[in-house]
Amino acid sequence: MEYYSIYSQGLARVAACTLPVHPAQPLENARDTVQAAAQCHDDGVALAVFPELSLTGYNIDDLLLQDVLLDEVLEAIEVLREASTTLTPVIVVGAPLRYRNRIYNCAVVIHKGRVLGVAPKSYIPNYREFYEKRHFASGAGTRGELEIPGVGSVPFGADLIFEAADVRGLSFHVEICEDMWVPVPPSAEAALAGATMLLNISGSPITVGRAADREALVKAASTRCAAAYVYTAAGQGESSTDLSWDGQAMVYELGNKLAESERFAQGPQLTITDIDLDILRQERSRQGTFDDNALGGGAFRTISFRLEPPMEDIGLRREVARFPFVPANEALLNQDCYEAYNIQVYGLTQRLRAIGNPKIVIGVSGGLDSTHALIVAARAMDLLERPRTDILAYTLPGFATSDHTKNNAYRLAGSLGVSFKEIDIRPAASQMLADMGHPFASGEEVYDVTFENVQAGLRTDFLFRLANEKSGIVLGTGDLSELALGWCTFGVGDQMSHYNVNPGVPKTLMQHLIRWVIASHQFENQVGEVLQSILDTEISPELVPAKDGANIQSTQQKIGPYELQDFTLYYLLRFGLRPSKIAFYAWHAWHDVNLGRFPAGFPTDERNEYTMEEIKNWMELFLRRFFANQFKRSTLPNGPKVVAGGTLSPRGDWRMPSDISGSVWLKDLENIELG
Ligand SMILES: Nc1ncnc2c1ncn2[C@@H]1O[C@H](COP(=O)(O)OP(=O)(O)OC[C@H]2O[C@@H]([n+]3cccc(C(=O)O)c3)[C@H](O)[C@@H]2O)[C@@H](O)[C@H]1O
Ligand SMILES: Nc1ncnc2c1ncn2[C@@H]1O[C@H](COP(=O)(O)OP(=O)(O)OP(=O)(O)O)[C@@H](O)[C@H]1O
Ligand SMILES: NC(=O)CC[C@H](N)C(=O)O
Repeated sequence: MEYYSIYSQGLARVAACTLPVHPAQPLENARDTVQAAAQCHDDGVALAVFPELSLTGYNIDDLLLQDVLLDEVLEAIEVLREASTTLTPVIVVGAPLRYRNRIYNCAVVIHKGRVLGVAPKSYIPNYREFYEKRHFASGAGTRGELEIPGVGSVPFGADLIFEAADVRGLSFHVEICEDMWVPVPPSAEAALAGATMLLNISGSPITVGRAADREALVKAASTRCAAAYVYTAAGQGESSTDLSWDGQAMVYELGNKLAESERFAQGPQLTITDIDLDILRQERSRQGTFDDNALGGGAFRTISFRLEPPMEDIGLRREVARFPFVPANEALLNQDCYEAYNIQVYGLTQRLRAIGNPKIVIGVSGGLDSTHALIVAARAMDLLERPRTDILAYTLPGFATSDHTKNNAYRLAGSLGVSFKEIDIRPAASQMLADMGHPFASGEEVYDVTFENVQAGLRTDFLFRLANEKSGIVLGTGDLSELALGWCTFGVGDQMSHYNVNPGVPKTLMQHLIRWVIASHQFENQVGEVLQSILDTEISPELVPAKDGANIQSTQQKIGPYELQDFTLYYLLRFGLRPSKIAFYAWHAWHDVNLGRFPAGFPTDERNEYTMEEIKNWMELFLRRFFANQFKRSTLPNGPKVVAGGTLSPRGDWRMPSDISGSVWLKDLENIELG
């Protein structure tokens, strides 16, 4: 098995094809279809899907009932069947076929010399521009066998699910155009019966606004059915007697658009993308209501085939976001930031109101997290129509606090108009270290974890006792990424607070939230200027003093780049993917700085790339810390869930024993090929 093959990694490639059609010329259409299928074969495609009535054209009216045409359709199917013997993709084409007394509007499924089955359309539109009942019978409820000359008897019905025996999770159902426009489409029942890929071959004429309607249906179907939905509609060549055609094709997975065609295009359009079958399986296994809905559902026949896909590296045809928590699309990012910020502000206002409007006590370091918590608090006070002076902000410099961050804290508090005080924690820390007999007290440069935690602990101690004295609550600042990595001091430390606004915010989103707060003018202009200066400062815990001339203690040098750690966190929490697969995605997202997109406005000099070796090493550190630090999460203070990727609250999205071994996850890292 080749590690870099999409098929080893639980993905499958689909092609939604629209070809210029030759109306009423089945053999011509078959020839073009074979050519397109051969191209799909070269591209490593598993499913090549063509529009409704693609062998005849959709818009040929009463010619659909002509014997000579229906006979040539059978010849065209034979051409496809023969050609398919040497091709990998399953070929799905549209054709009118005789069955008993009537003609049916069918999807013919062909693979490696077999006609695997024929799925007739269930819902036959006969309204406005559609006159299909004049020609076609409905296939709803049919569970039969269809005799195809030269082929024999093949399963015929809307009850067919096609399943690859050699590709886990690859099973599909085909429905035909109008089938998806009804309240309960056949594909919904097929999904409940196990189909992960729902194909729709369509002959949908274009009118103004219809493309958006189709897309809404496809997106909704893929979300509701926890499936991939592959849609392809007729285009160029269809008769324009009374209608026009745009050849829209699109692929959605779980509500996310993976690919779409150019509409009104000239020439063949092959919309190719890779569907993640693991993600679909994972989603269905954790959302139990999906299966609950299957009670009493229809019975389906399963048709098994062996795909034998290419197992070498054929690239990856889907965009993998570098920052799964930060959309590259500016409008989406703005929307996410608006929601995230308001989720946090809501969380805090509700808690304050519910417990009699205490003051807020917060330690402000000048770093990103406490800055953001402070501007959430300030907004909450504004909404509650309380003075911002009810926020009691403290700067608590220790042995390594830089003037720059301290200044930022001063300026921020000043511009926001919150109450502000400095308490030097060094005397208390020195006393504690001396009482403990720590070597630092006798002048040795021993900057161990005790030295760090004495400072973090004393800050917490001060804040909690100040909260007692001032009738306040301590506002927590730790973020989701730090919780994942256990990058906080337990109990008597920054892990603890009375309420935390940040535990649902990943570090990679934090800076964008602050940028959004500046750009959307949540506060006065001078607040924006200080916020910008804070954004420009490197992330550091500032617990260990830097030697002269040396760089300050860098968090990311110790626990890895947050951009990689957040990537792993997202796929682990949201989809439960195995580490070696997350690394496969991480490599595609991060190995070349020039590929793919960065979020809008992402500074050019901060754009990084990583080798597979770096990805693997940082992932190992992530996993070690992730499992070892569950105890810090299982006693987490209250705070709101923010991103869909999950939270780490033991009362919410993440439950795990605090004494568990992550050895199985670490062992899986051995499956990574460094390339
Ligand atoms: N499963 C488990 N159940 C119960 N207790 C467990 C445990 N695993 C370890 N422990 C105990 O927990 C203690 C270790 O935890 P803890 O005291 O927190 O200490 P620890 O995790 O070793 O250190 C905290 C780290 O976080 C960093 N930090 C702190 C504060 C802020 C920031 C920041 O940049 O934001 C970073 C700091 O630089 C340091 O490296 C040990 O006493 C250990 O025995
Ligand atoms: N010098 C300081 N003055 C006041 N509070 C501090 C100071 N240093 C740390 N804290 C408090 O402890 C929390 C964790 O500190 P630390 O700076 O180590 O982590 P951080 O997650 O990088 O947070 P931030 O981004 O706010 O600095 C801070 O958010 C802040 O509330
Ligand atoms: N061919 C069809 O079934 C088309 C009907 C469908 N409502 C559409 O406009 O897309």
